Amino acid sequence: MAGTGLRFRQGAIFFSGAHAAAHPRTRTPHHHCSPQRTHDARGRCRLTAKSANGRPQISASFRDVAIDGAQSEDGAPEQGGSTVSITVVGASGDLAKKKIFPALFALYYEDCLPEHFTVFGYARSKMSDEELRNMISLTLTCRIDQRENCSDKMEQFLKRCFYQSGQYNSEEGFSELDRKLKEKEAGKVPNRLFYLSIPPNIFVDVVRSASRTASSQDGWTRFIVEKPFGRDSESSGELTRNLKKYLAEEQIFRIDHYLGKELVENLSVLRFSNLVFEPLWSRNYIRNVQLIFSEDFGTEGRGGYFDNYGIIRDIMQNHLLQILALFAMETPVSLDAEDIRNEKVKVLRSMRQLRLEDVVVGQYKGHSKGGKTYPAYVDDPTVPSGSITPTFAAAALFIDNARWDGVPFLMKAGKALHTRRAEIRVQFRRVPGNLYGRRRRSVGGGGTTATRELEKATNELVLRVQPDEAIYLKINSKVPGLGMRLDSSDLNLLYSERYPAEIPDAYERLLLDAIEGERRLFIRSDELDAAWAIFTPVLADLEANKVAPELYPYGSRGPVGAHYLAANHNVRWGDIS
Ligand SMILES: NC(=O)C1=CN([C@@H]2O[C@H](COP(=O)(O)OP(=O)(O)OC[C@H]3O[C@@H](n4cnc5c(N)ncnc54)[C@H](OP(=O)(O)O)[C@@H]3O)[C@@H](O)[C@H]2O)C=CC1
Ligand SMILES: O=C1O[C@H](COP(=O)(O)O)[C@@H](O)[C@H](O)[C@H]1O
Repeated sequence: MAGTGLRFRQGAIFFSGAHAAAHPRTRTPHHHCSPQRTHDARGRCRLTAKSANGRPQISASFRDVAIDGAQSEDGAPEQGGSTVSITVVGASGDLAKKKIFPALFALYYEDCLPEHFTVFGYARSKMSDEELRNMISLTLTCRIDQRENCSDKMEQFLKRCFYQSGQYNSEEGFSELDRKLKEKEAGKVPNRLFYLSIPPNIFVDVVRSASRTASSQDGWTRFIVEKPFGRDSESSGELTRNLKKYLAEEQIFRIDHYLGKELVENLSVLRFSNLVFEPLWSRNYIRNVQLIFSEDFGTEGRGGYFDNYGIIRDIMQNHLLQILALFAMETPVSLDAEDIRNEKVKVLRSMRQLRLEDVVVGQYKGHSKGGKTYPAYVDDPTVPSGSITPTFAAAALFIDNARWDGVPFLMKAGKALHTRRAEIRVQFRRVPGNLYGRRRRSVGGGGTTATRELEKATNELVLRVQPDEAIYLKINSKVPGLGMRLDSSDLNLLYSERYPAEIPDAYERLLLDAIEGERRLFIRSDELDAAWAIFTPVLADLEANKVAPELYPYGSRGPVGAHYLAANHNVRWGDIS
């Protein structure tokens, strides 16, 4: 679309919140327009402005946005219009290399980034722009499809990437970054996004220095903050208070990358746009809900971080709880971020604090199989010897509200298990007065045939978040033939068959949302407080009582304790059968 002469006049769509972000202590007024992205028939990114009630108002493609100025190949913009600079703080690190730069390139490749943008890396390591580009280029891929112009696109993208070395608590370092950013932004309204891809103990240092010396004066300034957001209610509250010394809540984008996953996005669509599901979505029809996360590798390389947190903080308190909140919330007033987040907070605040007796913890131990040896968690040189940090946990949670009273929400998360998987399983109640659960005369009149299997006349809905995204519903049907045998079969929506296009990585969606100012998939501070309130007491009890984790072999299905926990609540894990 570049060069068509189309002009984008509706700055409020692309830059919603712009005016507030320049002044940390001022609050953004309520926006009646918030952006919503769609793709047009040619697959280009499009923004659709929503009214407060969520109805689409205006739409414009990203390439239509801000084509009121040109940018030279090396990213130096000509006068007029606006520009976005994305600074990846901690650019030399694992997440930046593995996820953030590749996601930015994928967005560029798909024409989803604004016409005028610049990417900066910031870290302590000494690197030239060229060295940063070389480092990034190793992890860029033409993920979507192998178009002929992929290497050209990579080259063009890399020309827009620059590097500034500096300390994280150094105002000089960020002033120097500010100077370089201004060079690239010259004459345009500057909008700045900082991605804090650094260990949490330096979040506040960076926010203090960067907000003081490298905030945009006329456009917006936003900070994406990576997890962990504290270790418990107290430390999380302290982090929030410290961040808010320098930033308004509207500038803080707390990322939980599970919210950017396709299937998690689809959860609300499934519920709220299909008449067949929402009426069943309550204690009246649902027996239990299971949220399952497993990885078939250990903490390799991240043991130092992990040991201080453990699996409950690493996966349950954030990723699985966020999914639970989306699953269980009431219908929001609209699709606006605040309406959705209000409903999530309500359901989180209705949850019971988790109790020690409703938790099982485990830790993987070394294991040899097929001539291969797998290490124990404590074999990781960055893990203190004798550590009792859980690498596995199962928990039973409850929502004390009218919709979910008495329904167990079971969570299970573990590293070094037999498979990599994330899924939501919804087990429905048994069919009342089930005709097929009775003993019947067999065909031919030769006495009765046990048809106890038919007692299983129950349904299960599975949303497989990864791998092989799918939504399937287990239903009972008759095995064809003269007899009467039931079979449990799947009505299966397998994404790879139905939607051949590759699914974008979660970080792509979330980065684009942050650029657009769309907060729906980011975590608000009151949500965070409510999430920590559920887990903090049990985490304190586990630590105070030095609860020893049940050991399970690397590559196994985890500790048997998880089955006893489920059985205590009359549940069988759906991923086992
Ligand atoms: N890696 C992952 O898969 C995931 C990471 N996260 C979160 O993202 C953030 C970044 O993670 P990741 O990239 O793995 O982190 P890294 O440990 O790779 O750290 C990122 C960069 O920060 C600097 N750094 C590291 N340790 C310190 C320190 N003690 N003091 C000051 N600077 C330091 C280093 O840059 P330099 O020395 O050049 O300054 C390093 O390259 C973390 O908050 C993490 O919890 C979240 C989900 C997944
Ligand atoms: O946040 C985290 O997530 C990853 C798993 O993410 P996925 O998208 O690959 O499923 C996990 O490995 C890591 O421990 C945790 O910090």
